[in-house]
Amino acid sequence: MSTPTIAFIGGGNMARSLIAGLIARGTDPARVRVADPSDAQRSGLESEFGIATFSTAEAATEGASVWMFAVKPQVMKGVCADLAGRAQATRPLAVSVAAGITSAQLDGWLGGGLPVVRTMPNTPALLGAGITGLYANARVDAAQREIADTVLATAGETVWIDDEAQMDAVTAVSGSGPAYVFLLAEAMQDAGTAQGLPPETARRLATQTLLGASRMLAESGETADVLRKRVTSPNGTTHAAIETFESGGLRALVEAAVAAAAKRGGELSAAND
Ligand SMILES: NC(=O)C1=CN([C@@H]2O[C@H](COP(=O)(O)OP(=O)(O)OC[C@H]3O[C@@H](n4cnc5c(N)ncnc54)[C@H](O)[C@@H]3O)[C@@H](O)[C@H]2O)C=CC1
Ligand SMILES: O=C(O)[C@@H]1CCC=N1
Repeated sequence: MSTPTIAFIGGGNMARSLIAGLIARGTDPARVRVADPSDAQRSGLESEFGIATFSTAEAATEGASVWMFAVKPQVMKGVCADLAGRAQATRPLAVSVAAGITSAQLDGWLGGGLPVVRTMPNTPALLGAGITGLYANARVDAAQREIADTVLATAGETVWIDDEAQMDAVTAVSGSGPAYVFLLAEAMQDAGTAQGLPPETARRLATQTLLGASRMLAESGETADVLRKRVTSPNGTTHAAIETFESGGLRALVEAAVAAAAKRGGELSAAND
């Protein structure tokens, strides 16, 4: 792909992850521009990546054919209002990472008729180990789809979704998902400490166990239930723990948590319209 100039609107955590991936994979820093009102964010990005930063989205988007919206859902509408004139004049590819903001909302706020890719990355993007769900509206052509895929692929894997209604489910599983794993890590550490382990030992045991188990999930070619059953000796220790999880309703609790996250995605869309 010949690199287009990409303007990030918002230079926070998610933008930083994507910019780090782009620069690490050889994107010319001169092709990346960032808008952020925060002096601290701008100077950090400039010194870390050698990219140009601006205090306004109008300045950052000048000459950019790809606009990456990486601000909070609550500020998307206001940011777009400032950019609608240029959007209509220059017809950029608009890409958003904002949870709950639909492609039709973003397109409408920018004046309409634009190619829009709505995406949902996750924070392992910082390590290039993320996964991003992407949805393209009907105006996105094959070359633009490839551009969006290439940008998000710097953060890890990509998966395209045909039905935009499923983006809230993507958000609920993988966008928010790292937090569920971190919660499990906290609970395992605390439980190990409660069993008498020194806290640092409990932390190391839980962390490496999650890492090793995740690698087995990704690399063994086996399903999660097969791997789980291999650990579970008849009437052994794992059996005792799994029985406790199952009878305590873990599966129903995870289903309810994911449903709550997906519902919140829909609410963000309505609340910020
Ligand atoms: N943190 C996460 O795990 C994920 C976040 N997202 C989405 O990414 C988006 C950004 O989230 P984070 O990076 O976590 O937030 P953040 O708070 O770290 O970054 C947002 C940045 O936007 C800047 N900003 C505020 N108003 C602005 C304006 N008018 N113009 C330009 N920049 C402005 C802020 O100064 C801040 O640096 C959100 O929409 C969120 O839904 C998506 C996937 C995962
Ligand atoms: O919690 C949130 O709303 C954002 C979207 C997915 C992860 N963080």
